[in-house]
Amino acid sequence: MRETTSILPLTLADVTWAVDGRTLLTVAAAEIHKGRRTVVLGPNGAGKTLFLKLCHGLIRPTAGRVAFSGSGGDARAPKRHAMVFQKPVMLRRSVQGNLRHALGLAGVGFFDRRRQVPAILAEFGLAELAGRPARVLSGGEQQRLAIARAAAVRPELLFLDEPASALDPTATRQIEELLLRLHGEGLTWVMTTHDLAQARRLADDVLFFHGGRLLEAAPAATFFTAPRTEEARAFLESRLFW
Ligand SMILES: Nc1ncnc2c1ncn2[C@@H]1O[C@H](COP(=O)(O)OP(=O)(O)OP(=O)(O)O)[C@@H](O)[C@H]1O
Repeated sequence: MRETTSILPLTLADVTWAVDGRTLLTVAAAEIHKGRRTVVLGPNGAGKTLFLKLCHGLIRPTAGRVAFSGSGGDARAPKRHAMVFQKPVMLRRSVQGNLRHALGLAGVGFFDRRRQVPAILAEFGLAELAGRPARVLSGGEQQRLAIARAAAVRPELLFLDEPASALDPTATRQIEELLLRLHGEGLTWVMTTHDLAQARRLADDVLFFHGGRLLEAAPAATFFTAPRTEEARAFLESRLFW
């Protein structure tokens, strides 16, 4: 059951993240809004994954503030957002075992788990794979399971790191349709991609990174038609590689 008080917007202000004195990420100001599909866009090495990790709390800012709104500011917040990694980590269990484990970690009891797992498998097109070891699934199937596992615990906000970067066009389309459906059901998500066409298909808002800096934060329509920076213009014209 979703809680009524939203953890959104998520606000970042004057954030930097540095390693050995070297600043690798700079975000002057950014907001993630409820109900918006936010696409974090930029070339390889731009800082997209670092941004997600900062938002999800996997790394702490060296300076500045990453803050969820309302009750999200308290210790319960981590349970209200989840992350799907670029290379999903599959437990050495069956597909349904992976799901059962995720639900168990979220505090779902034995009988509820037994009831929910088949429904979730069906919802994510995994029913026929239920008994198969998760580690032998194809890349697209593993991503679907990773998203199912994260979404099963009903987070308000889901971070996805390049969920389709290693997939063929059909599997990519399946993941995109899945994300659109989940958004339609009330899940707010933030995904990274370097795929411009995918960003155009999915984004309400764009956060554009280059060289470890957030250079633009704008509604997708504005970003794609009137980018403010030379780097964004170059990226949109495929002449910015890193
Ligand atoms: N723990 C770390 N220590 C040192 N450098 C790091 C660390 N994590 C990331 N970096 C560097 O920070 C930069 C940004 O990395 P990040 O993974 O965020 O890029 P990205 O935009 O997600 O790229 P890609 O599209 O290739 O996945 C890269 O140059 C990377 O090598």
